[in-house]
Amino acid sequence: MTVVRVALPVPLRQHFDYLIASDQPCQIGCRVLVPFGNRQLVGIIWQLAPDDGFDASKLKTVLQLLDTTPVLPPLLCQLLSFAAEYYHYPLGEVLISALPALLREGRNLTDYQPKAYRLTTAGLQLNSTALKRSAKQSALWQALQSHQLTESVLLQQHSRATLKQLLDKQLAEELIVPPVPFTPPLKPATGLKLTSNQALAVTAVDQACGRFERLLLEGVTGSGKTEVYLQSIAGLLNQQQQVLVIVPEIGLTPQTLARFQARFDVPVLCWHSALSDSERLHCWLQASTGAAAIIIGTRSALFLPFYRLGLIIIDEEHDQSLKQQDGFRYHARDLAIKRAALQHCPILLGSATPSLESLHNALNKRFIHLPLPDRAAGQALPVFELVDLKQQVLQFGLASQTLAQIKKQLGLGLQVMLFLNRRGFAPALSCQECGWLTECHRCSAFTTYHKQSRQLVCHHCGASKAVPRQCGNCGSTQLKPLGQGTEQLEENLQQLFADVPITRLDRDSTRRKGALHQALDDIHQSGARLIVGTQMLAKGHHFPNVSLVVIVDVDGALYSSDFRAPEQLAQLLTQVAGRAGRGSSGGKVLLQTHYPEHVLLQDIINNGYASFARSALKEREQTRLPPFQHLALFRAEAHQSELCQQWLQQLADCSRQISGLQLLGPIPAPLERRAGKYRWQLQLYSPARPQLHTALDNLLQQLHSWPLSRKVKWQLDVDPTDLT
Ligand SMILES: Nc1ncnc2c1ncn2[C@@H]1O[C@H](COP(=O)(O)OP(=O)(O)OP(=O)(O)O)[C@@H](O)[C@H]1O
Ligand SMILES: [Zn+2]
Repeated sequence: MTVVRVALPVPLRQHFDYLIASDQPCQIGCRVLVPFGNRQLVGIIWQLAPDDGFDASKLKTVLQLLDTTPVLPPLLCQLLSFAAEYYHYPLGEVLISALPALLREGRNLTDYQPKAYRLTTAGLQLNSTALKRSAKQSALWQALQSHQLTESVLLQQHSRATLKQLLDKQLAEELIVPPVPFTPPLKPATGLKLTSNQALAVTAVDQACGRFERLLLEGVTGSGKTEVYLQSIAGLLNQQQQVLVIVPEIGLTPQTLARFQARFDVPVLCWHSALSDSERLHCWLQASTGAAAIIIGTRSALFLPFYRLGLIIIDEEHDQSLKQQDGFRYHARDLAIKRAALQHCPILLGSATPSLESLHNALNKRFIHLPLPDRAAGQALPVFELVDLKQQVLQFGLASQTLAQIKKQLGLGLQVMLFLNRRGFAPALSCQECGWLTECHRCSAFTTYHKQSRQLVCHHCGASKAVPRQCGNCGSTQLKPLGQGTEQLEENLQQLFADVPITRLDRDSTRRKGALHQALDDIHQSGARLIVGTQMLAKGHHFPNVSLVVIVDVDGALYSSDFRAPEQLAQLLTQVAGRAGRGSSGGKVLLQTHYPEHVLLQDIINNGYASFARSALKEREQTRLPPFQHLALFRAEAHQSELCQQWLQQLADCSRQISGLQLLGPIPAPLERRAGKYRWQLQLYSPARPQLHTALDNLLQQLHSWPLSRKVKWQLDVDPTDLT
């Protein structure tokens, strides 16, 4: 017997030792099934024959070694162990979360590997009349005479039942098909003639191939960033190198997939949460064997075990969805940069509205900066126009000049997009007699009225209930929607423009499988003339017939306490606006607001995002906010507010003992109560990363022994992007 040290998916910051027979072919990164308490868990072998700290007589024995080759190859083990340290999250949970569900459950990998079938010696020697009573078996036997058939080819002509009969009679046998990396495209891909800035960018990526380099493509909306991605990839595919493209939304994978598939004659695969478990495992296998040339996926694609990864592209690198917001709270962009470093390959970050972090790195030359200041086909950038809502009579939240402009564009046969970042019918129902508002009883928030489903839904905790008939305070039946969401805007537009087809694009309207695809089709085929939607509309879509974008209401977002709010609003406005005028017809953006003089709005419309971002960086420098200091956030949640405060206060007292830390808090979170629990936070700032990490290690060690730590639910978020 020998000892292996195993990382297990449990919330403990330690590993566990087990015995295993000495002749078992264990390697680091292989899965094992082990007894743990009264359960059985799948874990990852993390160390072979450790020579410290165990008492062999007390150890339990591994129940099963699940792999003979590591499911987590050494490079991924390195990446994940870095991630566990950086985000201060238990290694076992990090390792297991990087695997597809079927592997996490302990399934046998070989069951999912592609199979082929051939005749056994008995099958080859069989007399041709032996199977004459079964025409189907005879046909399959004939088909296997000359050569083996892969499972997929075989099942095109023959049934699984027939195959099983030949296998049962031992006339045929199964073998696992040895993996073959994809073959380089036979015909060269023809791309567009690049603009000079695009050509410079492609050359820079080409030159970076084969070594670690970080490049930021700062290209205005419609500047042809995707064309740069496509042309940067061509050379790598010829060298049989794989490419990973990370996109922020599942919604963007189909269109990106289509563009890549149309360009290259190689296997391009998708990776996202809407795939079934076996589809995900298939993609994982294709990445690991080198059979997939390009994988387009959402953030967790970062953990796929590529066979020969040559380039990572992060599209919309500023997007908030790249950060995981629960459990293991990693940032896919930052970990992808680490992966590229381990992999010795370049990473290309692209955005029209780069994050201040990436822009800072580009301006101080840590990243290669590749600007694309103009739209690719020479179209002008959309022109912003502020619509002052003060002292205006609004019709359904729209000013008369807004309505006139919508009519004009529709008259010209063009499409109009209306952006409102609030789904549902109305943000609340209100009593006309006493002013009572529908509130979530578990959160400090109102409940959104959804008219179609006749429900009041809390968008924070997900709780929903039927719409009440009466006011909860005075009993009046006069309940009216307060404010407007996308569902209502759609209904109102239908009244105003009776014959004009409308498509709504938000999380509610696209929940049904295939609905998003249908909506995008409607827009692209120009079936839909008015498009209503939330921020889903803002991301990466190319709708050439949209000539006018109306931003219905931004006022709620203008005054927020979160220091990232201005950056996020500027990104959102620029991205939404960027959907206008991408075809030949020019574009305009109407921004409705009660605060037309607001500094942020003025800056965005007069100077654009690039200028806004540079001055926002200066402000962050003066106020010593990220990226000029590093931030870690402790959150505490409990049914009693005082427990959170006390626990964070204890943490703050310990933090004060550590030099070089600046504290903000404990303070109640902006959303003070969610799902019945009070929420508090403590922000820790430090000018140097190593110092911050040492401090966090120190604090984590101490807090585990505090009795209060068991009474609150706490989390640590390193480089938080969401302070709500
Ligand atoms: N060199 C070029 N010459 C002509 N047209 C081009 C060129 N490069 C790109 N285009 C076209 O410009 C349009 C916009 O390109 P693309 O969608 O790649 O922009 P983008 O920068 O990714 O935009 P966004 O950030 O807004 O999503 C596309 O129709 C694309 O085919
Ligand atoms: Zn709630």
